[in-house]
Amino acid sequence: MTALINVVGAAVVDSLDAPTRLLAARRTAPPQFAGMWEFPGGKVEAGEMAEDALHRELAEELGVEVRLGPELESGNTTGWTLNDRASMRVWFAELTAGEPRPLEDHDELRWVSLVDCNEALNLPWIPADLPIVRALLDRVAAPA
Ligand SMILES: Nc1nc2c([nH]c(=O)n2[C@H]2C[C@H](O)[C@@H](COP(=O)(O)OP(=O)(O)OP(=O)(O)O)O2)c(=O)[nH]1
Repeated sequence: MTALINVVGAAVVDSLDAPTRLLAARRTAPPQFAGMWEFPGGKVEAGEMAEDALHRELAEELGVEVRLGPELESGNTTGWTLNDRASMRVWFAELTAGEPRPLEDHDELRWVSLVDCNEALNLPWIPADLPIVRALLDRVAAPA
């Protein structure tokens, strides 16, 4: 049996306390995902803690430091199912240093409204991300 690939992603918002905008990132590769929008992040490396992996990925991909907020609960310890081999845990995050730039893996970053839900929902997300985006919008609309 092949081990599950653990991916981590960040829902970078303008404010953890009162989020109104989400930072979406458009992928450049691989071909089946190029042009689709996603949560910045990536694979957890062997021996790495998930949260550490997320800080590393955000520094590499966007050139930023963040403060992590709560995890967007999926009801599953491994996170949101992406496909039959990979799952992604997603944390809210707020910028603490740096201005996000598409340094690698992305060709565009965009702040989308969490108030006008259609702005986020109308982006061509990686299909597996859509339930996550919906859960995020629900969570922001009705905080725990
Ligand atoms: N980062 C990220 N990956 C996602 C999302 N949704 C989704 O299906 N994926 C998939 C795409 C990839 O198959 C996998 C994550 O791989 P990645 O390419 O971002 O990871 P990485 O930066 O560590 O890349 P690499 O070292 O393997 O090149 O998860 C998402 O919202 N964010």
